[in-house]
Amino acid sequence: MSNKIITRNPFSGEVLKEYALFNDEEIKSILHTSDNVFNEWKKKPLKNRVKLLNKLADILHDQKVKYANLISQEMGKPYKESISEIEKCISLIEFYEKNAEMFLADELIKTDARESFISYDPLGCILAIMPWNYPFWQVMRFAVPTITAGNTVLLKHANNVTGCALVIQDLFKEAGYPKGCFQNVLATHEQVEEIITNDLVKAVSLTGSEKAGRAIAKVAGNSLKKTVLELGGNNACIIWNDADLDKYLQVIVKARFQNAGQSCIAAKRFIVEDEIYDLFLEKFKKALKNIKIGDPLHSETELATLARIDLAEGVEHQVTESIKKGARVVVGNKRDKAFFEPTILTDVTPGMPVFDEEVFGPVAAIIRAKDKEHSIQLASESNYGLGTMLFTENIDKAKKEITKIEDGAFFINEMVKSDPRLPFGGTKASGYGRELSKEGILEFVNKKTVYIK
Ligand SMILES: O=CCCCC(=O)O
Repeated sequence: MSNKIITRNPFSGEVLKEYALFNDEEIKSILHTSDNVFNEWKKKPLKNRVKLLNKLADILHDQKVKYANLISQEMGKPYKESISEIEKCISLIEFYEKNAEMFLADELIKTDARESFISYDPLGCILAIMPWNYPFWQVMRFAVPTITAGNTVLLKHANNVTGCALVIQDLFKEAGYPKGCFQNVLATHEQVEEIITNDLVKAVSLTGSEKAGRAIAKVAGNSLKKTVLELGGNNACIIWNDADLDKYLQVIVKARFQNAGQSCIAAKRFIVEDEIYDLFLEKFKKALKNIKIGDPLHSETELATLARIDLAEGVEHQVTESIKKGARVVVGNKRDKAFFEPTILTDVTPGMPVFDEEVFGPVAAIIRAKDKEHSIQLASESNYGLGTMLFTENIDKAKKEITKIEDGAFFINEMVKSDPRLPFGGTKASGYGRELSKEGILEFVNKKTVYIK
């Protein structure tokens, strides 16, 4: 096993940088630092911890272009989207700057005691294992509320975005956080397992695949440590006959093709009611032709490359296997190294990989539904439970479907998207726990009952 990480620009194939993995001694020292810093950090008045958020947002704002370039170089996201990712991090920080004190204040509960309340105490050092697809956003949405609540953070980021990981660590330091409040670990899988079981680590947050979720939950569960798991998704995008396609088509296209389709909450299965099927397909095909494909570093590019060649090969395999089972290619389906052409597949049915599995790339699977009831039934036919979106002008009817959808989110006339103000997370194989909003900041605290007779 190599003891170094090599990052590569997936568009050009050029090597960007080499990093040495940490040895066991270095990791031990990082864990102790995290614990020592926690013991001081937790004593700081909440107001002081919140004050640092302002500086964090300022630096992100000032360095936006530099950070966006780094994202685009390391994982191939179109530059415009990388800029939006940094801006979203700023809005997250501003949200917690405004609300953290309210969320973490003691919560009085009237009982027969003289005084009874819930006190939200930090837990200690929390390990985050994060993916490459939104290399700043995924980290910040975990780290900002978790550190503000008084914890310290260790980050095991995806290897291909190690540059982003290091820059985020510097960002916290520069904003005035105590050195060691946020630390990276460049570690192997075996070392990560040891970190999880180490007594100094109190809980784990993972955003990643279902497979990784099962593995991490097993190790953490064995040590009786809490996990928050934000795993894959296979979101349905239901189009009813009365959908306003002129108004929402661009949103529907973005729901699948932003970030080259590499998003857990992307629309993956388009379940279209019979009567509107042909019209939808025609408009969808046309819209796809207008997507500007190119170098991720060009400001006009809307779709570039996938983050690694093996990922594009995986998508190609899922598509090929689905075609063998009867799916039909309407547009696309060509791969060149890490690039995979935006693709539309029709005649998709349950039992094909593009229906049953998460496809992490620019592939839209189109499924015909007999009627509304059938569309909801097909949407629910998934092991995943991250989100469903429904496009219709009949809001009253759509609202009747809310309780039938078992997912963590149900969006009507909008793509499933995260928002700092709203909880984010899944059900079933999409994981458990919530990020963002008040729910997110209360995931890694001890909700202590205080009772004074
Ligand atoms: O893979 C998950 C992507 C989440 C993106 C978001 O929060 O908007």
